[in-house]
Amino acid sequence: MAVAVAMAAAVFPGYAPPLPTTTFNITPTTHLAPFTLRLRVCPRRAAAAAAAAATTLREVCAGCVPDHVLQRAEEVGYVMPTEVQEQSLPLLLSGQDCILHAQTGSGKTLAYLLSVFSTIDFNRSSVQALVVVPTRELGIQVTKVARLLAAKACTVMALLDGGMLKRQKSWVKAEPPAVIVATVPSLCQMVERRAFTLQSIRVLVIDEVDFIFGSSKQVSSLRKILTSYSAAASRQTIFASASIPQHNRFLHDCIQHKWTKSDVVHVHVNPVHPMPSHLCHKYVICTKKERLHVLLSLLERDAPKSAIIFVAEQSERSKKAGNPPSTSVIVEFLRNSYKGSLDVLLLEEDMNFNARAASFSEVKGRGFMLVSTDIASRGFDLPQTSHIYSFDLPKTATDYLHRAGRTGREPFSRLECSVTTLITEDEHFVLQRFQNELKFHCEELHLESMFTLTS
Ligand SMILES: Nc1ncnc2c1ncn2[C@@H]1O[C@H](COP(=O)(O)OP(=O)(O)OP(=O)(O)O)[C@@H](O)[C@H]1O
Repeated sequence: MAVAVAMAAAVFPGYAPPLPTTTFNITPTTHLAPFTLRLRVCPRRAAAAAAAAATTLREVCAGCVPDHVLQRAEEVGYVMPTEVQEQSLPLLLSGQDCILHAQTGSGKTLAYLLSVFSTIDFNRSSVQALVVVPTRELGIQVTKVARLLAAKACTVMALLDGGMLKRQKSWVKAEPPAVIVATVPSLCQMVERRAFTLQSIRVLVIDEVDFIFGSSKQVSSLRKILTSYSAAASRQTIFASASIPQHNRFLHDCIQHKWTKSDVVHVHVNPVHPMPSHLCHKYVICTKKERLHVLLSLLERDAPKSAIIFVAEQSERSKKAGNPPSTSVIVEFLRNSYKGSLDVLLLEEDMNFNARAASFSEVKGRGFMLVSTDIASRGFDLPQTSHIYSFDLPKTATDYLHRAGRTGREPFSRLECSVTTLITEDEHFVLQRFQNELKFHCEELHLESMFTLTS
């Protein structure tokens, strides 16, 4: 080939070999039909892109993130950057306000925490960074990663619902932590009690931003955090989520309401496929009465390594009628009927914080089968979860995406993980709507051929 190219160049001055062709199959987000695009790629650029793709996390963060933090990251196993880290870190580390919008399990937490550690002054004793999360459980998780990275170089405090705020108030005054990870109500309580101010924070992260903005209980407090307690002009603001519905509108609102500076950037990774591609989606059509037995048959057939079973929250009407919540019914049924080795655990909003903490710490390490409401659908990172079951159809496509995203959470693994939804005949069209919106394929499992129902 090289000889042929040299001969052609000798005979025809200016001759250059044809560029290699790369083919992209494109599925437009509009009503257009899918089409194929062939591009000629310059070999030198392709080589440069390949080299860039092989860049380590240390190289991406060089000169910005302190060496001791990078060393800790490597020790924990963060050596190569994930796609969202590769795309966002150059912007984040330059101090740019960002909206991180990338699939579940893509590594947004490490991206924003590295930005936090590149910004704070490790020698200063003051609150410099704030990470706001929607639930206590996500707060515990983020605090753990932040403490792993910080080692003993700075203090990371968790201000979470159900925590000991009185004791923490004295602590924060005596020895202000550099980083605070907080839920909205606990944070506002502390600021209103004048335990500390947020005027001097340098970086503010709002994780699961669409969820907090969508929560009627939290939204007004979140607005105060963004505009009254501190000002966008004097801090870096980072929003993160795997789902930001109407993101152009959100970007506009960020600027209009001064939640961010006007040059905020939307880092949207994988916009065409909002869900990880290595998830295998299935559904079973059955009646409400059959569901418990279908679930049991699925568990016996799949033999998951660990699983989360999502259940809808109990309605007020059902509570008033004195019915037990479905979560408790399922837990009791599985404890009596499931013969496998996994521990059956329960997690729901109405549990007291001690019971929630006990369930949450039990899922770490051992094989588990966690029966939970959507409280576990946001941010929960339990990489050993191989199977997700939705005992009730999620309310929205966004809820489907976050439930499904509790599995397939090892960024460099292509291991297929499974998501199974139990639906009634009437709910089929809703699941089809989710498939269209989120662009995934769901395969039907036929009851008759697969299970011998006991009732
Ligand atoms: N560079 C990396 N190398 C190896 N593992 C990584 C890397 N970055 C993150 N991870 C791991 O990937 C998993 C998912 O990361 P993370 O929890 O940050 O996802 P996320 O994008 O916040 O997802 P979600 O939107 O569901 O909250 C975690 O177990 C984390 O430890």
